[in-house]
Amino acid sequence: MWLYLRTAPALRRVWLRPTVFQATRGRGVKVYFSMAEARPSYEDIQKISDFLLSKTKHRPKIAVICGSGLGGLADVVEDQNAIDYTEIPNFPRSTVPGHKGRMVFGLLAGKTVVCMQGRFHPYEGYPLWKVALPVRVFKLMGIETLFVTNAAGALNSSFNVGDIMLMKDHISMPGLAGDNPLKGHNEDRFGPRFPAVSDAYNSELRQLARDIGKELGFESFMQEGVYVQVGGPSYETIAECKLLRMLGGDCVGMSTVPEVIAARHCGIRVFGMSLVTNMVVMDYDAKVTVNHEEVLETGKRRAQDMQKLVSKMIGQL
Ligand SMILES: O=P(O)(O)O[C@@H]1C[C@H](O)[C@@H](CO)O1
Ligand SMILES: Nc1nc2[nH]cnc2c(=O)[nH]1
Repeated sequence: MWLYLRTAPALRRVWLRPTVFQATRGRGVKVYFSMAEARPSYEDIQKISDFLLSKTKHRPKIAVICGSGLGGLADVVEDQNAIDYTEIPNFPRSTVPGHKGRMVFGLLAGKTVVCMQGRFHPYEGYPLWKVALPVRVFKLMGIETLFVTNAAGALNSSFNVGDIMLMKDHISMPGLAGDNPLKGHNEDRFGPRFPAVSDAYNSELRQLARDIGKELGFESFMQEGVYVQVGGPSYETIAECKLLRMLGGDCVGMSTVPEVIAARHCGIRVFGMSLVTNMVVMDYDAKVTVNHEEVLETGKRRAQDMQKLVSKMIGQL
């Protein structure tokens, strides 16, 4: 059921969800409603895109979303215009250490790009559609190719800390449990109700990454595999890690997939890459546990190599 609320300055459409049906003796049925946050319309997203373009002369066709500790790439963008997320109307805020919370426009390897120095995660309390909102903003800004990076734990025991995994596929645990950034009303101007994601990670871009990785001498630490998205913010139990490995996951993290699904829905091609910041704990006798400081530290150590790989790829697009 839709409820229309007059709020300054606009008429807001709020989706009311019937949550509890309770039969009351002799007096019919009582229905209770809870309110879900209104999603921005196509026009609202257009306004965010117009706002951003009004702040820069750059007109990028390539966007990069930087993962935890991997935002250094945005710092090397030349002739840059940086816009803090707090300045962007109706845009979420970054709350995680290692995510600066800026949209950086400029030149990387001679190509015009926009970099998100900081992304949004479901565990920050954002619904998946909001986590993926920047991708729709990108679409309306004219973005055709999206690079996504993340920090992840290795489930595959043949991987090492510091390895770079090219994403060839994903398993979305929230998706399998019924949550998806495309859940709810479908906006046909972005894409179809039932988009395919079996080809989510562009094979030509992956080949380009392999070729450039070889040129740069990165072969010994470049892997290819399947990223599993979990909800977080707690890291996995040992039993969960064993399960995710059995399901076919090579790395596990708490992000990226919502952005990828939204990008594929609206026809943006995607290249994804995970930096292995830690091995997950699979052994009950292990004395180590995963922590975010270790994640950021590994990010720092391998950041330069990831930056080189992404810049060279962008230079060749
Ligand atoms: O934004 P990403 O996926 O790179 O961040 C990872 C997942 C969690 O946000 C955090 C855990 O350490 O790092
Ligand atoms: N879920 C999850 N996210 C991570 N991000 C970096 N390392 C990890 C990890 O081990 N598990």
